[in-house]
Amino acid sequence: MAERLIELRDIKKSYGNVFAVGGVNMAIDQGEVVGLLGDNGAGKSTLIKILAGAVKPSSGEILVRGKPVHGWSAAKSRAAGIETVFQDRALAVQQTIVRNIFMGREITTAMGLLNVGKQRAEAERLMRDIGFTSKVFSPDSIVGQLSGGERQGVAIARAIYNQADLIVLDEPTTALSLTETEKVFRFVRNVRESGRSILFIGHNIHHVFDIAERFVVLDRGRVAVEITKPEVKTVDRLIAFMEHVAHPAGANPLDDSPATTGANL
Ligand SMILES: Nc1ncnc2c1ncn2[C@@H]1O[C@H](COP(=O)(O)OP(=O)(O)OP(=O)(O)O)[C@@H](O)[C@H]1O
Repeated sequence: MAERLIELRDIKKSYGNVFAVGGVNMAIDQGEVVGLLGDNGAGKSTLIKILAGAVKPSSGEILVRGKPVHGWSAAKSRAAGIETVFQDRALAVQQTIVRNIFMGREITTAMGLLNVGKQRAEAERLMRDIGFTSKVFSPDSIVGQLSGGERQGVAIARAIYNQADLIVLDEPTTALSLTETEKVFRFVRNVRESGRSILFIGHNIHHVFDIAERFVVLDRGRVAVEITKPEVKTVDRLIAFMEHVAHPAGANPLDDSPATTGANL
């Protein structure tokens, strides 16, 4: 059985009287792609900021490989192997791919000088491993000249260089064309093949359904359902469920699925 990488237990985050996250339990195993879905304001951003250690939960427990971690922080999140690619990707677009991958963690020689050759070779390897190759660009290409999907690839390569076991992708395909989305999907599949995990956040249910094997649907800060793709069966059933969450009326479309928690329904 795959190792349990990260587990959130009853995680809550309140801002004044508002619970952005109101008691979330979820886990991510090694080598799986989990889709995180939910309407605007469902709590997705808050949850991934908590995972990244950028926001402190008001209460709850975070376990890394089965062990509770106290005083969760950005440093502990990194040490746990969690790397988040936020929507702005934090790339320096005027700089080369190499500079972006190694920014702040450059490979140096014994003399403390930048090891340009080694960085270049390592960048090439990282790019090849995630399926990010082209005759048109090299590690020395300027990031600003890359397409949206390719920029996502640079951010993913950087996350892998930073020794990520779990890469959190915040809406990586928003505003991307079909071709660009396919590139991102290729990177995600290769990352998964390498045994790493992905938490894929998206508004486009079709994209999330295509790439993830398991889905966690948030609703008003709680998990409305946690379900595998074989249990959901079709994207239409997932969409129907999301509509049901937003406007509960009639039967829950996933009622015949064993994993339905119905927490909010
Ligand atoms: N810093 C904050 N101060 C006050 N309320 C906040 C803060 N951050 C989030 N919230 C509230 O918490 C709830 C969840 O917000 P969050 O941004 O996590 O949702 P989301 O699912 O990421 O939404 P979206 O898809 O629109 O980004 C919302 O009601 C939001 O207004």
